[in-house]
Amino acid sequence: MTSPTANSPADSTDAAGVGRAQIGVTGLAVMGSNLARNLARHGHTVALHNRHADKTDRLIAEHGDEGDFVRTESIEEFVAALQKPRRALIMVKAGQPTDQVIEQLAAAMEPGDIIIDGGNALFTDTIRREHALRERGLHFVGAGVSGGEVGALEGPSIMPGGSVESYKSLGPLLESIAAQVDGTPCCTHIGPDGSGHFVKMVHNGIEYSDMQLIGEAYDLMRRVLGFDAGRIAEVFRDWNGTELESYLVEITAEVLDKSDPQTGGPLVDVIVDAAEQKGTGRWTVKAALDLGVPVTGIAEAVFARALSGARTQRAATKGLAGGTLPTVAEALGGHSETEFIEDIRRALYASKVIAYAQGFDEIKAGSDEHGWGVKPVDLATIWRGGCIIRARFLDRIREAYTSNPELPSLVLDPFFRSAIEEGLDSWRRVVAAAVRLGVPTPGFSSSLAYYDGLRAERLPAALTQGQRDYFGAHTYERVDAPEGKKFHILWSEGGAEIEA
Ligand SMILES: NC(=O)C1=CN([C@@H]2O[C@H](COP(=O)(O)OP(=O)(O)OC[C@H]3O[C@@H](n4cnc5c(N)ncnc54)[C@H](OP(=O)(O)O)[C@@H]3O)[C@@H](O)[C@H]2O)C=CC1
Ligand SMILES: O=C(CO)[C@H](O)[C@H](O)COP(=O)(O)O
Repeated sequence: MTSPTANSPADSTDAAGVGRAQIGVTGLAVMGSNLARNLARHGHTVALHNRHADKTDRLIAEHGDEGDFVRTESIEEFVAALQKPRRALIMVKAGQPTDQVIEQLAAAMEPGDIIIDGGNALFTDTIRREHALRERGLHFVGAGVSGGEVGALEGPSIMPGGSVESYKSLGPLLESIAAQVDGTPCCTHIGPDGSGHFVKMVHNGIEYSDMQLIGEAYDLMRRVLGFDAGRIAEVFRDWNGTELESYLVEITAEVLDKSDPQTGGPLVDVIVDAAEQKGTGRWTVKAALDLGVPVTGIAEAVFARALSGARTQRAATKGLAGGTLPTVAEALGGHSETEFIEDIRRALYASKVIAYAQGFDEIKAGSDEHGWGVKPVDLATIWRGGCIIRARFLDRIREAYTSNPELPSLVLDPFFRSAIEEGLDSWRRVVAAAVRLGVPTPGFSSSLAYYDGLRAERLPAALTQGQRDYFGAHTYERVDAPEGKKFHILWSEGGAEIEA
């Protein structure tokens, strides 16, 4: 079963009994095995461990010749195989399995050693784990890893949190295997404790939003223009040559072009339309609610997946009335098919800017709340390659935060401001046509409403405040009084205003 290059447990230490692996990976499913191979391909000696040794043996049998691997079976053997300070990367299922593995490693490790969790952990779990392990003299690094199976092997984007000291030891290793853009690694120290996983969580929230928007663009071409999957693939391929150039747009064309091996028709037409989710998008929205940050596009994307997955309810409600719908020609208001496609492209771009703007807002709020000091420009830099949301316009986001690290919103940067202004009429036409034709576009619509909310001179929140004061004496501020000064109307006692 093992290849000639496979190492036996006896090879795990040198003649003096000291571990010889620079890093170890435990959890050798798709992500862990590919990260281990990536590390080995970059000249690092990698100790391998998996709860069930079959995955370890398979990796060594199939890829043992790619570098220097040290095969281990027990956690103790795995830890003993590592050079000091020991660096052990956990790539197992998030949640309880991660806690179990951390505990096993910590019990076998010594002060100064480093445990890295590269899974999609909830950032509050990472904060808890970091604190607990610090008390035991160990470093704990929650590192977001993005890029999926291929990225893990060929160069992911890596978002490590944890102490500065741990990054000094770990950074060069991680930077060596990360994607590189213009000679810059897509990996940098994000900040203390849970910051790396927080940032990865929001990355996934943006990913959800972007995927939802792309889905809406596809649906409009399918339902309004009657295009088949192959023709829509062509449109996405064209768009990938514009400012929309991105990994997700690129793979969309490939998915739409794929034929079903069973029927020969488009694969997308035989996939059940119920999107699943593992939790990072939901966490992004929950955290945003706690922080009071309106990530409306991300929230709509999470809820759109939930609606699609409500299969029993959808089966019962399918076919409900849609009202009196106009013809497509009427809904497009005299615009041609080509013009409508360009409108969708512009609406997609503008909505995508909003998705990133909301994500960066949440990261700023999380960083401020926890005192992490996360720099937006760092994220724009390391998300340019390797990760799922990599996109050409991240260079522009990088420039925006380089010129103004305190930018109140991405939409205020001159480049993005004019990009949105140029697309506004198209954006409104697309949302209006979708509403009139009964095609749901929660991503496009909510992003536009968010933008209109941001730019509004005055919002109906004034009325909300009046209502709150009426029923609950919750007070309000006046436009003509200093900020923070509160007032209340004696609603049931004559209606006079008092200072609260
Ligand atoms: N798949 C992806 O595209 C991405 C995944 N991630 C994250 O990376 C991590 C790994 O993902 P992936 O490679 O997909 O693998 P999975 O999330 O499917 O996890 C499988 C691995 O976890 C191990 N495991 C499960 N339970 C335990 C336990 N109680 N004790 C020890 N080991 C356990 C399994 O061991 P065994 O073989 O013995 O069952 C196996 O090695 C996850 O946290 C995931 O969220 C991050 C980015 C992208
Ligand atoms: O982290 C990832 C990519 O960045 C994973 O692929 C993640 O599982 C995607 O999320 P979901 O399964 O909820 O769609």
